[in-house]
Amino acid sequence: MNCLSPSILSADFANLGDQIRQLDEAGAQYVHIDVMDGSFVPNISFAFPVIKSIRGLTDRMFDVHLMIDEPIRFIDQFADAGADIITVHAEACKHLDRTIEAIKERGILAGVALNPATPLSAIEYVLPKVDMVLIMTVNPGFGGQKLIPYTIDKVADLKKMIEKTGTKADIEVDGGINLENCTKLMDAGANIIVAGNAVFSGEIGENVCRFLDILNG
Ligand SMILES: O=C(CO)[C@@H](O)[C@H](O)COP(=O)(O)O
Repeated sequence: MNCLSPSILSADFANLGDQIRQLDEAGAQYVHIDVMDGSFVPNISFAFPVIKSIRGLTDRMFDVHLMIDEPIRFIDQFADAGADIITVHAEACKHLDRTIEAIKERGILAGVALNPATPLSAIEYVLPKVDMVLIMTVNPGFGGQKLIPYTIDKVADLKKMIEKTGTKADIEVDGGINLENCTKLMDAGANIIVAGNAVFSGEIGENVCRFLDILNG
C-alpha cells in the first residue's frame, strides 16, 4: 500500500494541533516527525514533549525519524511518547543491529535511514530485520531543499535488493518531494512518501488529497 507521511517540520507550530487534524481528516496515513539534535545534522527541532502533546490528536501512524547521534540512548523515551515506527540513521549508530533490536523490543516498527551518499551495502545485513528503509533524497537537516536526482536510482537499486533477498521492508523517501516528482519515486519502488513544504504550503487538506490521488493511482 502507498502512504503519505507529511513532515510536520514544515507545519505552523503556532497551529500545530489544528494542522495535524487537517492531515488526519484529509486521509494522510502517517505523520512524519523529524527529530534533530544539532550534531548529527546542523539543525535542532523538537522531541518527546511535542510528540506526547500531539499523540492524543490522531490515531495515524507516528513515523518518528531520528536525526540524532547514538539514538539507542533515547529509544524508550520516543516509544513512551507514542512513536509507532522509529527510524534511525545507519550513519549515526555505533551498533546499528543493537539499536534496531532495542526498537523491536518495544513492540513497535523499526526503520533504518540512509543519507544520499551512503551506499546501500551499509544496511545489507540488517535488511531482513527492519520494517522500513528510509532513503534520504536530500541531505538531512532542513525542509524545503531540492531533491538530489541520483537518489531516484538508489531507490530502484534498493527495490531490487529487497526483491532479490526476499525481504519485505517498505521504502520511504524524504526530501524535496512534490506533486511533480512523486510518481518518479513511486515508479522506482518507493511506497511511503514524505512531504513537508509541498503539503504545508497553501491549503493542507487539498495538498494531501492531491498526493493521495497520485499515490492511489
Ligand atoms: O528530514 C527531513 C529534512 O531533514 C525532511 O523530512 C524534510 O522536512 C522534508 O521537507 P520537504 O523537503 O518535503 O520540504
